Amino acid sequence: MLELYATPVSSRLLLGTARYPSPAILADAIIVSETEILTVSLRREMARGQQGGAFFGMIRDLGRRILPNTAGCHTASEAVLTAKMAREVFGTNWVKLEVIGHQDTLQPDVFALVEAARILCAEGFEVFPYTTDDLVVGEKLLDAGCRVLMPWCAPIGSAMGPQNIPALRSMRAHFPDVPLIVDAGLGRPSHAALVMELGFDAVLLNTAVAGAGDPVQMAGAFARAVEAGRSGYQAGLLEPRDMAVPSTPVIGKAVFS
Ligand SMILES: CC(=O)[C@@H](O)[C@H](O)COP(=O)(O)O
Repeated sequence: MLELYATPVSSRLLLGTARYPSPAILADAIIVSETEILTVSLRREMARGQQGGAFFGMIRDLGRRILPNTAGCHTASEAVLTAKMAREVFGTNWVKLEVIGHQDTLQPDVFALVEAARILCAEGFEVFPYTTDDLVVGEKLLDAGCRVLMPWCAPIGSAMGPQNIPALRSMRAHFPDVPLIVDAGLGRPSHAALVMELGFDAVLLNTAVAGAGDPVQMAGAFARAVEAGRSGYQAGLLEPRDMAVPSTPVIGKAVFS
């Protein structure tokens, strides 16, 4: 079973909670997805005043584990402060650390990310860093004390799906024992199945479900795709070949003349 900071997790689908058409649809999508972990943006919800409080209450009532995130932070110090506030509000040491470095691509600022991760790990946080698919940055995050990595596969909200499969393969090969969760940019259930087939441990997504025509149905579709991809990976996938291999053996076949 997957363990994230010593917490056993059955569902390998983590869901974001933003941009759903309504709280009721979000709740139904969460139930159908069978996700056990929800990420919540402290900054976004706090900015909504009383409505934000009601939202946190609803999320709590669903009985899932909360992974607060630092969405909207652009510096290490903002992210550290937001993580500390989230720890107070949600009573958890878990934090999905996002430090955005580029306004158009929402690409992480990996320098500030490592800096913030170092500070938060030293203060007892269990950090889930949203990072690029860069091996060196991954190493630095592990050195900082992270025990999980969350590489992107495409920019947040883009729905483009995996843009650099060789880089994702390298990450999996280079960090065989580190839980790796693909976070951001997944647009379709088939994208989720693909990264799970590469051996990733889980996926985190938001936009593809929240923005779907029917978010509840899409949540179920992603749940099944994640399971199918994982199961395929475990079953041992064939490597593609250049040449044909007859699927019907010739030797020993009955001869009709
Ligand atoms: C909700 C959240 O944490 C997002 O920032 C996350 O990275 C998911 O990205 P998508 O919306 O592209 O699935």
